[in-house]
Amino acid sequence: MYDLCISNGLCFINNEFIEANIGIEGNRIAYVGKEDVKGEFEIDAGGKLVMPGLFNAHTHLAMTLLRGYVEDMPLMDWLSRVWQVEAKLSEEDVYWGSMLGILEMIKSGTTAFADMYFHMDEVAKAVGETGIRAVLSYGMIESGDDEKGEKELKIGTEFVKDWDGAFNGRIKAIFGPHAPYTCSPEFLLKVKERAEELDTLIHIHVAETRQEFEDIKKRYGKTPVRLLDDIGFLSKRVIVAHGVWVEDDEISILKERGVSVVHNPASNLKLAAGIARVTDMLNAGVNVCLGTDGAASNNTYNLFEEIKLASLLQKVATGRADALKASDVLTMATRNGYRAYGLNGGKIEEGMLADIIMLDAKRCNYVPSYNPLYSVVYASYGCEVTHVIVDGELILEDGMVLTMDEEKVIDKAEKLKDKFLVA
Ligand SMILES: CSC[C@H]1O[C@@H](n2cnc3c(O)ncnc32)[C@H](O)[C@@H]1O
Ligand SMILES: [Zn+2]
Repeated sequence: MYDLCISNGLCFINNEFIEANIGIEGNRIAYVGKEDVKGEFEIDAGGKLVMPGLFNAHTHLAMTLLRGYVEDMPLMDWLSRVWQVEAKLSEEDVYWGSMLGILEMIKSGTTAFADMYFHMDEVAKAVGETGIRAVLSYGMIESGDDEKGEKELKIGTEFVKDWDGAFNGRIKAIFGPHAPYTCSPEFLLKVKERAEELDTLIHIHVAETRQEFEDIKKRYGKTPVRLLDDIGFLSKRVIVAHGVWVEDDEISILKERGVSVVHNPASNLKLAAGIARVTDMLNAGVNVCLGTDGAASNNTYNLFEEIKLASLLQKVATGRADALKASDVLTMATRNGYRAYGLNGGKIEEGMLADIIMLDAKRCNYVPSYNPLYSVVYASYGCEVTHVIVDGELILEDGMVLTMDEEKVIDKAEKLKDKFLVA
């Protein structure tokens, strides 16, 4: 008798959807196979697709409140406007903005996300209440100012100490220095040292735009990835968001050092940052995962949109229709995200974390289905998701979030907008 079982579904196992039953014990998958399973709680997945939950590997969750606030600008102009308004965000704003982001993610099949922001205690609180899994970091900006750097590192360190492992391990707390253009090499080395002491990871924006690539070259005489490698910053502890502007030998460096890269296709297109060399990085053996970036540059947290975009972009960038195939992009959105952040999940397999989603196979946009894999990758809106299980707990049932008051969250977030409207 399992704690929870899922029967009669078409399960995504070894890159195909096949009939199988799943037994869950505690927060782990305990059985996958053809035998009948019995559970304290049973879900009949007849007519449903069952797959690992999606991992959104780069977010700034509370930026839901700034969705649509600054539009149609390149990164640096966009950031300077965003930073003005972020200075007004209170702890309460970040809490409700995060709740809204989590609501959107759960409903569109995301079981885990990696966030970098501020007022992170509020994000952690929201994660605890809603049942989702998260890798959280306080976003540190030091700007070459030693005193500021000390303060930022203290906040970042306290955050890691306070929250790492919280809620049965659903929260992993790591470091989040913002970028090589907002943090000096000296500061980044202090962060690296601290991450080693606490045996944790580092999430950082790198090589997002051509302007960053050129500016760093001008400032340090080398490109962003080379700079970080030359100072000894890169290792398997590092997760790079974007990595759009990387040269051939830099891809080899990322592979050799064991760095993971988060591809954020919609944000990169919207801010006109460019198209990341995903095919080249995957071919070189780099662990590439998928993210949305913040809701102010995307403008949603629907990872299914990124899945399709990522695949289509590689086809056009390489001129090959077989580039970034359906099964490969789905692995990026699931297993690779969990792997990047050192979590044993993202696969329907015994021993893996029980982070599982179910989709309605009978939605009009999935019919007819010659192979559900192609429906999921190329025909999803995100609203096909009916059930979400995180850490062995059901948090979305028949499209209803069980852990949140949906109406209240939407109402609160809509009201908070007034604060940011300029008179
Ligand atoms: C210091 S907390 C994180 C910080 O990052 C900002 N941000 C959001 N999107 C991007 C992006 O695409 N590149 C760089 N920085 C970004 C966010 O507004 C926060 O200030
Ligand atoms: Zn970002």
